[in-house]
Amino acid sequence: MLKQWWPSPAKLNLFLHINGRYANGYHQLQSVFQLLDFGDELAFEIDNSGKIALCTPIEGVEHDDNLIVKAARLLQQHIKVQHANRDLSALGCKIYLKKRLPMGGGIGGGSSNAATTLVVLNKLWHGGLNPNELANLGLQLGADVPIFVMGDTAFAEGVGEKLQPFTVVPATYLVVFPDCHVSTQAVFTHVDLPRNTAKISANDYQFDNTHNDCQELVCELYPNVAKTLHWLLEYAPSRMTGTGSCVFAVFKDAAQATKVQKLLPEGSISFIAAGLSRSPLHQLLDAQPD
Ligand SMILES: C[C@](O)(CO)[C@H](O)COP(=O)(O)OP(=O)(O)OC[C@H]1O[C@@H](n2ccc(N)nc2=O)[C@H](O)[C@@H]1O
Ligand SMILES: Nc1ncnc2c1ncn2[C@@H]1O[C@H](COP(=O)(O)OP(=O)(O)OP(=O)(O)O)[C@@H](O)[C@H]1O
Repeated sequence: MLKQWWPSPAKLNLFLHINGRYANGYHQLQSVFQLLDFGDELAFEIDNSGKIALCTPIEGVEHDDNLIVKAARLLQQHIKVQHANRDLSALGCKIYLKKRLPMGGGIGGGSSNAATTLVVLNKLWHGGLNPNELANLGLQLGADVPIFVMGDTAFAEGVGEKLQPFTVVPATYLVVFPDCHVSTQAVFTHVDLPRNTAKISANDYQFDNTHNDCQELVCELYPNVAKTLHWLLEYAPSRMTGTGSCVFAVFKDAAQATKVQKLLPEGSISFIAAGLSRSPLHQLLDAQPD
């Protein structure tokens, strides 16, 4: 039988303000998470083995460290506890991944993979968790997981888990990967990271009156990020996403984005994506009710 492939989209942080730091070291931030129509895909074959197996390993990531496997195990455990009266010892699954998103690029690939795993396995295993419960479970895996579980482009606060659906002017993005992997943890623990940007109200958001507090530091640490950003700024409003390394340029339509993509230096890694208000995963789920 043909596999059902489920989308695992990328996100951009259209801006990222750091407003402070919590006692546990995590940062209090404000951001707009823009979901994109480009990403990885995952397929799931449930079985009664009780085992979770990712059949398409990612080079450099141990099987048990993969966020997909971690998400499946976390949900498996949670369902077992919630449904103690059902014999769920045999909940198992084989998982397949088509990886397209560069890792360590600030576009949320790992978090999105974890979220798609939680959402789809909850459906296939008849876990019965509601979106808020799934998002809370996902938060244990990473601050970026809840946005992908909820599935709406959103204005985010807290560590990134307090979300309100947010309307952004439709745009097409040219996203360039400067061929370096930035460690989110290294950026957030850096002594030079600014952490005192004043809070804004969601209603006041505009691309031009916001910024990314990580950008200057990452540009200093990774000259390739700075080079890519300066190149893109010649053509369109551009910014780094998350803690990097990807940089995006904002265009009105795909034709303009394609024109600039063609001018990129040879060997550049890039993709063009439209901003979506609803995740492609959730659009597919909405079209396929139980
Ligand atoms: C910067 C963003 O990419 C914006 O979308 C995210 O907030 C990062 O989300 P993520 O990669 O899912 O983050 P996690 O895996 O939870 O955390 C990675 C590391 O980033 C730091 N971290 C993350 C989120 C946050 N609000 N404050 C932090 O200080 C923590 O030191 C942690 O060790
Ligand atoms: N399924 C997965 N896909 C990608 N990375 C994974 C996965 N599972 C674990 N990882 C680990 O997570 C690290 C960060 O990868 P990811 O692609 O999520 O980065 P990112 O886009 O910078 O994330 P974020 O924007 O959430 O900070 C990788 O370097 C890898 O070691």
